[in-house]
Amino acid sequence: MSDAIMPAQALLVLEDGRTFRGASYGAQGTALGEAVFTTGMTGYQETLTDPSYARQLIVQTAPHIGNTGVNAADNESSKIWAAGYVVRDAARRPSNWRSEGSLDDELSSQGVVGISGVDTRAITRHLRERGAMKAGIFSGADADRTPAELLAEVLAQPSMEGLQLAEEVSVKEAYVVEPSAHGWEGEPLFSIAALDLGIKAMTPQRFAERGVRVHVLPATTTFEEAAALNPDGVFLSNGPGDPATANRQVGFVRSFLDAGVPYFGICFGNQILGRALGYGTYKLRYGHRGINQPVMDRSTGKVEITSQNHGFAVDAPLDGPTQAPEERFGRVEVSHISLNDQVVEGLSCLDIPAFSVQYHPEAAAGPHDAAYLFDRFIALMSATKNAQTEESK
Ligand SMILES: NC(=O)CC[C@H](N)C(=O)O
Repeated sequence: MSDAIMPAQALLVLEDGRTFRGASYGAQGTALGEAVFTTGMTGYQETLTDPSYARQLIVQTAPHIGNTGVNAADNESSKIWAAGYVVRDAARRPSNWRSEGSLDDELSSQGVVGISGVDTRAITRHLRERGAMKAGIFSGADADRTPAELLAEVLAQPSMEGLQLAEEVSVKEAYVVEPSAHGWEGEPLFSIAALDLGIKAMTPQRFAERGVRVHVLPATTTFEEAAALNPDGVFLSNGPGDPATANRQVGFVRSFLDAGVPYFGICFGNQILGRALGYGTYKLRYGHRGINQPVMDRSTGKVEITSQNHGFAVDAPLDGPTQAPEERFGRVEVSHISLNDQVVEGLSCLDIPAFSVQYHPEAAAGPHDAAYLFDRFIALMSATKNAQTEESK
């Protein structure tokens, strides 16, 4: 090969000094973030554009990435949020009828630094044993610096624990997703206030398809501003960063729970409900990321295969129901658990209309086993509305 077509070299440097050498993929330069692995065999575009991956370097365990290219329809937000990308074998040529370009070009044009040709199995085993950790990808001229310099740069970044990122990735202006834009005929059944902490495009769409009008609101919206919309329900989305930092949103949720407005949360929204009820959250060693994560719905005993992307979890008692530490909210049950490691995957309140899950029922990408949760929220809004109508008679 001539020099002209030899890809530039790239290095992945982990915080414990382990280094992997590969080729530059996407943009050249430096990418810093927390190295995490995802086991999804499909959906790399949805993964890269999921805002929950902000400040993370994604390691794909699927060995061949980029083979179906990229297209406008599969974006889950306005851009790639992942800080960097680590793949084994990058497709040299995309081949799919929906493809509008190559992933390599997309990463380059968005300035996302990646590395290919590395042993992603070895990296994954390392992260599984040692835990998600600070890391850096260095390519082109940036890879020529001394190993000590590169490691120092990796170590100088803040760790994911204690990072507040949701307000950074959230929309600045509110917008509305109308049911009529997603095939719903007739008047909307309900309207909800959805706090965007890093929301994926498919989430409001799943509501809208079911006749729910969604007011997507910036993460800093106050209770008073959202309550002025007179919503039938309140929803908190997925999002990046440490839930222990989301004090503003915890206060927002508590006010809505006090007002008796039905609540549903996904992922970050589950952690925030947990905190609003008085539970703590903690960091998992390497998290759950992928689209084949088994979860049991304890109310039915059914197992769902779910889409997940979380590094933190709620610390709530598995034997339940138990009284919420914030006693005014009554009894709480851990409604769903991970069948891989018994981590809390869902919360359900028995005395107030609120529930949430740690995984992704919007499933983009992923299996649709958990779509019933959107219907469960609609049923909860219906029941709450009927009870209020009865009361006012
Ligand atoms: N997808 C999410 O909402 C992730 C929530 C949180 N940032 C975590 O890593 O656990």
